[in-house]
Amino acid sequence: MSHVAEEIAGQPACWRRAAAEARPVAEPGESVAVVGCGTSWFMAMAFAALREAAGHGHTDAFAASEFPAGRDYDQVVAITRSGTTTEVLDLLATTGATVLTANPDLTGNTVLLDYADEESVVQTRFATTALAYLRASLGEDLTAAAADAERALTVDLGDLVAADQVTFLGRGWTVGLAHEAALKLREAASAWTESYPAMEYRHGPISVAEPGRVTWLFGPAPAGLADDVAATGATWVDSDLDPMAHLVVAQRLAVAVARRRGLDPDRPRHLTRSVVLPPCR
Ligand SMILES: O=P(O)(O)OC[C@H]1O[C@](O)(CO)[C@@H](O)[C@@H]1O
Repeated sequence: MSHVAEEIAGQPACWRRAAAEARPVAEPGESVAVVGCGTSWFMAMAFAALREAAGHGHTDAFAASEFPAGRDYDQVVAITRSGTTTEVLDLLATTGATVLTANPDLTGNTVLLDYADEESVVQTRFATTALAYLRASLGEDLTAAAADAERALTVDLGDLVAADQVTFLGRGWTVGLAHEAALKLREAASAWTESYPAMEYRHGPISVAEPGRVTWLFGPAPAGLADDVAATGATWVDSDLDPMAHLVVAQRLAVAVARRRGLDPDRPRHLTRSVVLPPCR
């Protein structure tokens, strides 16, 4: 079994532990910026939308490289599995961020999720465990989500493995999950994927829908969208699983597509486990 497949299977246990250990990362009413790169940025997007929807206060997500200089927040929260990504470290040098990381050597205000660390370049378990921690930090009970993740490990992927192309959609916090699912298929399987807020789908992305392609929604469906997709001949995928568990299915699809294409999901093209950049001149 590949490292990434093992890590995918380890998610339910890690989510349960994260939920049991979670503490607030900010007080209700405080303004919060959540930052990360790649996968970690998409988890930041999901948490920002969840925190605002839960009424905990103004919460923005940024790719760490795009944090607006001079913008003041009561709290900055960074997500970084490696704790070595240059853009995140640059930001940590200028903000007193709380950092969710698997790196025990990172100093400062850290939430150490080393039990979710991974051998893989492609992130699965660490990312969702960080999000599980943050969801639980808002007071959410993740018992059902973890049970759904167990179910997600056994869902039959069927013909999805042979799809030509997948477009992932989400609404609110699941937009981040849609971007992450698309990234998994790109990273692990070098596959063409796209991702959008669901209501944007009719504003252009539907143009590529056709038989043999898939439109995959995380969370509740906007009225009529499944019918619009069906009319194109594309396959519609949604689920009653917790959306984070539905992401587990997409992770499994990425591994299965990689294998089908003769690729090793543990050796993604052109990627490194963490991006460490030379200093800017
Ligand atoms: O969470 P970290 O360690 O800062 O790293 C983010 C990196 O992880 C990855 O998932 C590695 O493929 C990329 O999205 C990104 O370069």
